[in-house]
Amino acid sequence: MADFYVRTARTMQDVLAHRGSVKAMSAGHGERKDAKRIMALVVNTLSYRAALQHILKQVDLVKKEPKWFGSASPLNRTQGALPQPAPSMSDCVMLVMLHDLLFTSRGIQAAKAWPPRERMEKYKSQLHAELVRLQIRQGKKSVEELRSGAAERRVAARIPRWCRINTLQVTEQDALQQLQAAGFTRTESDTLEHVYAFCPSLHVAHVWAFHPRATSKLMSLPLYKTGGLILQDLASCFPAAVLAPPDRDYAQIHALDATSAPGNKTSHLSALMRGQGRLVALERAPQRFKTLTQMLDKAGALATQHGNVYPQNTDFLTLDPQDESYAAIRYMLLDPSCSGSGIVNRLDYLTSHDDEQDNLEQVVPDAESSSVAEQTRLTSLASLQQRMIRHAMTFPHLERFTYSTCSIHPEENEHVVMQVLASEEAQQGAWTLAPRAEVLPTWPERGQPEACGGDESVAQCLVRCTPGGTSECGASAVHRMASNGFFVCCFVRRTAPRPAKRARRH
Ligand SMILES: C[S@@+](CC[C@H](N)C(=O)[O-])C[C@H]1O[C@@H](n2cnc3c(N)ncnc32)[C@H](O)[C@@H]1O
Repeated sequence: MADFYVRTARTMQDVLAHRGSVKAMSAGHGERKDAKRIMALVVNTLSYRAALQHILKQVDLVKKEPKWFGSASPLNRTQGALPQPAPSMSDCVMLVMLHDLLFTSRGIQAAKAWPPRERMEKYKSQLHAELVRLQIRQGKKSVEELRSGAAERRVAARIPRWCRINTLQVTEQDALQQLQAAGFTRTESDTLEHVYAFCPSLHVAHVWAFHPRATSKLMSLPLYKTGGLILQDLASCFPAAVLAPPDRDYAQIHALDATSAPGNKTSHLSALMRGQGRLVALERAPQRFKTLTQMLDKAGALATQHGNVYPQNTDFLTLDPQDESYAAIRYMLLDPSCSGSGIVNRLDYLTSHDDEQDNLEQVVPDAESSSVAEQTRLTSLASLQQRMIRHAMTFPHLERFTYSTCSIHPEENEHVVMQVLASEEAQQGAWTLAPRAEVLPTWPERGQPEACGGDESVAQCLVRCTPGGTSECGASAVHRMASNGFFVCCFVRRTAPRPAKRARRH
């Protein structure tokens, strides 16, 4: 059992060092049967992290027990070089043990003689006293209220369980019949009165809002298991819907998803292209590429199935836009890595088995990150995001591309757009923003004018989603419009593009 705490601590350390999601890191450090337990303890520890760290600081175990909890602890011997400010192994072991000591009835589940357990339990009453002191000071009715994210959970409760009918696999009519046969009822009313009620989105075709508590019921349906129903947040359906209007002939269109895994936007775009033309889906991370191909396979989106998708484990920034394999690309989805700050109730997402959980690459609660570290991270993400957009702008036959993030920060959204519009690539390629009329015109929430240098006309071209919806959504229809936080815009050329040369198939 001591080994369990060490593996859990290592998983948490990897997550805090942004090496991967909780799910992926738990699988990496535990046997299949253990991975779930590791994941649960990491998630719970992270959600109490601010309180646990405060308590450890007050009792100062590092100073009192330097042999096991100080920097020279044997627990730290096996750790490799970690990007700062990742905590040490001994810090992580303390956190996961303290979680079990203070927040579970069973306490620490390791052999009594294991020195770290013995050393920590020696201070049990002091640690408890600090917990109670913190609870009183923060005016909480119970220690459980020290869990971070209570406000987030309230916002999450407003967001429906959005699903997209995957028209590569099933018609909307068939999906409707299967859902009705399973007891679901379609409503046009403004509220989802019961757990089996659902209604269509007001803004994107084939996307339906289900009751937030319907997820497990939906996931037990053959319609879901065979890829006919995809769990996908409403806002995440915006980019493909904006990029590929349904009235086009896609047979001759070459498209690229530059940053694809886990692939929901890719399969959505493939469906909107009716499986015609050619859609190359890039993903640079090998593990995520594996997930991408599995998801595309389940959705029937691969070119070898009903779709048109050719996945490639390639870094978008290494593509040569002049290479004739890519020169014919006319449409592009660009949904690069971002802070994920718009994703609501992230810890709940981590423990659920949901199609979207892999959407999150960096899923560390921000309880302890200093504003300086956060700002540094945003600056570096924004610089990468700009680089990706400027690279996209150099593809010679590209006509339009969407840029999207699941971030609420202007640094990754409006600011990035303003910077790239002023870039050399934008000038040379005559890139501008598609007008509101082409970018979900009826969606009420637009870009923030103050983040666009006060330019209201630019802000109108941009779409934003506030996590859980805003009052602009209309109080009565909030359940039909609320989503995670999101940002999307579409770049188009000011002048007509040159006709595409015939490209070699690859
Ligand atoms: C936000 S996620 C994309 C989510 C995806 N569009 C979806 O809806 O399912 C960003 C993905 O882009 C990948 N990525 C980041 N930079 C990349 C690059 N230069 N080339 C290819 N993939 C990249 C990341 O590994 C990650 O899987």
